[in-house]
Amino acid sequence: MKPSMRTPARTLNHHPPQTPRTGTRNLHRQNSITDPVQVFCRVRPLASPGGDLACARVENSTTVTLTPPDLFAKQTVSNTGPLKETQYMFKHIFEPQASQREVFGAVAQPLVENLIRGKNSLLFTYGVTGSGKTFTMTGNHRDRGVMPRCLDALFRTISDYQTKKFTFKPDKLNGFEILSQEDALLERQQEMNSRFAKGRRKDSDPEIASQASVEASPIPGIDEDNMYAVFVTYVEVYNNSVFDLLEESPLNNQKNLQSKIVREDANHNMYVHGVTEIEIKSVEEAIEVFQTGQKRKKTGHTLLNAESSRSHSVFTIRLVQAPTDSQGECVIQNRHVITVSQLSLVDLAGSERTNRTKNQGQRLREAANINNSLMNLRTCLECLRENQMNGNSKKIPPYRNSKVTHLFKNYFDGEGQVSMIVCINPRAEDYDENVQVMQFAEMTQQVQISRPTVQKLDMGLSAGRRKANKMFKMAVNNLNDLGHTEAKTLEVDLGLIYTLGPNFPNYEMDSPESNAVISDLMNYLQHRIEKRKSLKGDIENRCDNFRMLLLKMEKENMSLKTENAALHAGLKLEREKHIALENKLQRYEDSIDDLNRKVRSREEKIKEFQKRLHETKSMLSHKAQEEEKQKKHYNAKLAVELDKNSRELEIKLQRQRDKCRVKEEKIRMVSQIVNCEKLPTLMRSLSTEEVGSNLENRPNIAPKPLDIIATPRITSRPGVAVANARHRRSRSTGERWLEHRGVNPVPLGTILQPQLKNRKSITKLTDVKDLTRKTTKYCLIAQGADTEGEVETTLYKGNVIPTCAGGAQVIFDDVECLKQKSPLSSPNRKRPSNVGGVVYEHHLPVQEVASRCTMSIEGHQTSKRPKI
Ligand SMILES: Nc1ncnc2c1ncn2[C@@H]1O[C@H](COP(=O)(O)OP(=O)(O)OP(=O)(O)O)[C@@H](O)[C@H]1O
Repeated sequence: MKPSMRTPARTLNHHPPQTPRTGTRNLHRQNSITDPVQVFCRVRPLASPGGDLACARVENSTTVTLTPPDLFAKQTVSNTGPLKETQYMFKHIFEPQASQREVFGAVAQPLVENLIRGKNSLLFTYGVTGSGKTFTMTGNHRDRGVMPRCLDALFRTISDYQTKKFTFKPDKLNGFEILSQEDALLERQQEMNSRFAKGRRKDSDPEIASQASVEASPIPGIDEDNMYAVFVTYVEVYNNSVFDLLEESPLNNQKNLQSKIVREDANHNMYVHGVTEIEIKSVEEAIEVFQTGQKRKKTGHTLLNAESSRSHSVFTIRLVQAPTDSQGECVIQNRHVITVSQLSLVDLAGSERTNRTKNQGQRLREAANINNSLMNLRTCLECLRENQMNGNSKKIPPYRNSKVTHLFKNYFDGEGQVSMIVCINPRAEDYDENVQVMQFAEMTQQVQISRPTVQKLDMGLSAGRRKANKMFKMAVNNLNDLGHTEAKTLEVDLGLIYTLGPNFPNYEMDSPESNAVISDLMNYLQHRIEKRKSLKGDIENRCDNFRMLLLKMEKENMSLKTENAALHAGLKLEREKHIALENKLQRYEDSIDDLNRKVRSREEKIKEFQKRLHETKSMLSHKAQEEEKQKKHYNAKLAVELDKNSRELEIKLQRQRDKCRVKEEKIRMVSQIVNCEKLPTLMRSLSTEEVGSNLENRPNIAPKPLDIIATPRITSRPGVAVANARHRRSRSTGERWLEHRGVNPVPLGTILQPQLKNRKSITKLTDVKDLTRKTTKYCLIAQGADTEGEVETTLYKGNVIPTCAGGAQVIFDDVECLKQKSPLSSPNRKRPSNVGGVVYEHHLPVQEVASRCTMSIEGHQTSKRPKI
């Protein structure tokens, strides 16, 4: 059994039991009775029957054939393949000549019946622009469409059973409440006052009255014990926004209309929140309301339709019904017994291809929105069909993607009857789009919708009470007129009559012989009165028994009340405990929140510190790298400085040693002179100048008279002066250099070349004669790599001084340093070097040599020649 709470039409509309929303929905559908969407097709007449070719042909009441226009041109093949006619079958096909009345009778009348029986229905028109959707739904003055006919049929049916206005009042949540008779009266007066204030015409518009002309006959199946009220709403979906066409805007200007939102009520029915719902009491009133909204509806001129709907319009008729009380006179004042059903009449905007309409700007945007919403309707129905065929709910139809589908979600997902009229314009140009429409329609009629059910509360009231009450009153009046005054005291006790006796006779007074009927009825009533007297005695006995029973129950009730009070006290205690525990829990939760906040802030701080630590670490490592670099740099500098200093010191030491040796020699000579017997002779051979100069700076050697200074040593080279640092040979005599260098020196190749004219090169100083023989200058050439791996050539220059003993000594007085820098060398690149004058290897590619030649000139230009 399908649960009835899914139906929008229901007897209990307040606090209904809720149905689980997901998962079970399709199961319910599987277990309940379903009907396919009823699809009808209406082929409109051609605008110019003589001129246009028709691409649609009605075969019979259920089959229509579409013929490709190329077939008329005797062309059987197109770009997309062979051309052929296609047949489509629907529930009913209306020929171009079909009247509006026919369409209403076949399509809409069953839906009005549903409405009266408390069931929901949805009817929408679908088709290409200009295919006759609005004509079918609304019609014109001469040919009234489905909507006015529905209203006409409805009001004809419920005319005698309508409530007074404002008996039911919308509760703004898609439900209704029942006002008391006094409140309803007050509302009516207020409405009348406001009408007078606005100066509204009370008489109905003759044009409207003509539209509302009577045609339809009453629809059977009405519950005569109920009372009815009709409410209408009229909204449009324009550019996927819902606008209330009946809203009273301050300036009565449609531009001021605010878009509305679609909501779901407690019964899972979709509704437009805050929509204006107007109670109407006649078809004229309904048409007037409809026309008010129609004026605000967005229409526009397009190439394909002079007055094309640019929005989807939804006109909803809601029928509210509630049972009358036991007397059959007033509505029962209980909102839970209200039944609300609705019939939604939807005129969809037409699908249109922009290349045909040549729309631009706003029209183009409208067309895009129209096509999107139609496409979404198609997608939703396809999803539903697929789910139903597979027996699952794998695909969720995207109802919310468009306001139209969202509004009608409860029809497709819940219960109700859904009907569609597919409108076809048979002209050849519409063929392609008609094919699309037909395919959609074919697919739609495979979608199953759960049949609506109505659950009625059994109030224990007699059926037909309203009618009986009416007739009873008539009979009483007649008896009274005939002199039976006691008839006036008779109470209408319809419940008793119906429960204790045969059914009340169904007499209808429809002829002049009705008096006979009345007398029959009077006899029947007198018989009833007699019977009632006997029954009254019986009922008094029963009442006594009932009183006894009541007494007993009262006692039981008292004891139960005491028990109940005790339980209440216990419950109160438990509640207090519960509240205390809840408070405690709240405190704990607060403290947990507090702690969580602290934890979060600490975590943030930790993150911040970690970030800082990381930054500091990277800074330190950067610094360490810098320091390491500096250290290396200074170490290299230090090594160079140390090397330089040690060399300088060595030179100084050498000089000091030489000086010492000279002095020792002199001392030795002086001591020889002192000891020598031939002192005077030797003294003469010594140059006074030389001795004097060497001895005058010696404080511990006392100067002696020339005649006592003698030297035992006789020079092997007579005529050669003894070693003297200040001894210089005349430059005019010419210098002869002794060049002392490594075995394979690196060619200097610099502009600054050492000037060593008249030189002799040696690699090893083996023979002292090399120094003594005419050599006046000595040059020691040392080559090595500096700290940067570049070639450094150092020239230690000195004078060769012959010594007294026949040897020679060199006094260094000049150091030249030549550095060669390669332009290709990088700070990281170390050349292989041989500190002891070893060969440097240059494995350079030919191209690089060429480039280096030009660079090398610059390199040599910047080379320094420090002089020490
Ligand atoms: N069955 C019909 N008989 C006579 N005239 C018709 C019929 N159907 C449509 N028409 C006429 O065709 C014209 C266009 O029809 P209608 O406005 O109803 O089209 P539509 O489908 O609603 O277009 P749109 O989607 O652009 O709003 C109207 O003038 C209408 O009177």
